[in-house]
Amino acid sequence: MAMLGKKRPPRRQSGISGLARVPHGEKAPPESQAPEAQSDAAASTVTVERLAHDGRGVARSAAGKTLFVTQALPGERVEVAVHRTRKRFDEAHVKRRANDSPRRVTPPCAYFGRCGGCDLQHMALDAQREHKVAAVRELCARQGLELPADMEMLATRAEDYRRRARLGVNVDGQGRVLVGFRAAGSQRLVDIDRCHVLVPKLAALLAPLREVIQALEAPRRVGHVELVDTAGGCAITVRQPRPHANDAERWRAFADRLAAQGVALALLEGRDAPRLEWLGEPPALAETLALPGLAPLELGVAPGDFLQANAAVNAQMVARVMEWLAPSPGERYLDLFAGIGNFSLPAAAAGASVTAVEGHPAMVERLAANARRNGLDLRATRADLNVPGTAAALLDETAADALILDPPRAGAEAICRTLADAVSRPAQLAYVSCDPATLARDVARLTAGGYRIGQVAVADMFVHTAHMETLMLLEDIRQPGAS
Ligand SMILES: C[S@@+](CC[C@H](N)C(=O)[O-])C[C@H]1O[C@@H](n2cnc3c(N)ncnc32)[C@H](O)[C@@H]1O
Repeated sequence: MAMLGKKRPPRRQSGISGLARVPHGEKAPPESQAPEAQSDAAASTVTVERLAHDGRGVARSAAGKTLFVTQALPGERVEVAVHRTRKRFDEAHVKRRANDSPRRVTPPCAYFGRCGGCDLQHMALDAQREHKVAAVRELCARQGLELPADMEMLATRAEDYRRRARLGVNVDGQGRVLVGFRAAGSQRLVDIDRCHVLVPKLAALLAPLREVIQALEAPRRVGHVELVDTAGGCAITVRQPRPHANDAERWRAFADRLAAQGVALALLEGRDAPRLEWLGEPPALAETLALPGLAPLELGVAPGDFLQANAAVNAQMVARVMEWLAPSPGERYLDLFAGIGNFSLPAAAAGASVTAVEGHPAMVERLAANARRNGLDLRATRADLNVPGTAAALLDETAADALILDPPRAGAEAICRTLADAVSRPAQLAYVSCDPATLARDVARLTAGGYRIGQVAVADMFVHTAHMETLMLLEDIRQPGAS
């Protein structure tokens, strides 16, 4: 019998939305009191039946209540302790495991189980990927959507892939500085000096960062730290709402040390309108996007800009969207939630006439600069796409033949409602989503409004976590020429 750690794991929230039996968007009922005093399942033995969308095992207590069990796999018989009770389900962790699933592996990272950065490292890689495809399929099925039997998985390496990260910084009761990610579902910071998924250049910065913050006169003034590594350069941004004058020299000395390793350092200071100051030469942060049939594109990026976390999987994802849509000269494209031009630039490079819409003013400027940098002519415009009527006006104004939609986790419900009801609308739509539950909701609306699902792929952008990207091609069956 495998004995596991006695410590109760931190409480977790559903990372990926859509717990097995909680409809997406519904708030779970409030937690009851002390874990020890709760539930029939406070210490019981159960068999894990399946995985929830967030990767936790799902079992049933003796009284028939659903249990979500952290780090438990289907087929495993586990003694569990409940650490959170809800009205319709309990959340539990494993005290003892009677047997191991054949899909269980030794987690590659020593911090697994404590650090909230990764939650699937106990699953074999193929099992993680099968689970992601199954989660997309199941969430779509709940909305009445049937997906193709074979769904492509876009994936590359399983380690050293993450090129950006936001690290928390904390000082504990003994004055020790902690630098790392939050524990799952908790504000507690887990101090790390290695990371299995960060690109090596960023992982190597963890220990020196902690050292320099530990040496500050006012380490508590450091809010968080952002790391980004691109083909053009690597940078650390330190958020300090209220900097301490006596620490300025220490940061400068650290910036000099980093410069020798090709890493730039910036301080982001001030409360309401934070000011970014590079301590030394500003880096030439830029990613290169190499896609089949196109000359490599260079996209400048700045700290704080949205940048897809995994460069290799992003290239596959953009390539697949371009292959599906096949932009060509004379076609009009609308790219909504365009960021710094990840999809707009390739579509423009293929000859399409592109209108790119993004809400963040600095990113709109960067997108326009990126178009100029690559000798491309496109229209970059700022709009808040959550404002009712905005999408309808853009659709009218551009008369787009194709639409690219890549919203944040909340999805694009209002935009899809507009598309479903529109008389004149794009014949093709590529929806790229980081939340399969909101994707399923939105696509159900589109299919009810006369679009059909043409292609689906899942991208393992965040290996070892329950997160994923899903790509769908939708085609308007009302348009002439649609079969
Ligand atoms: C998932 S990112 C995708 C960015 C880009 N398509 C890419 O692949 O890099 C979503 C983008 O939507 C932007 N965004 C979020 N909410 C928005 C809103 N209400 N209106 C317009 N843009 C918004 C964010 O700034 C971000 O750049």
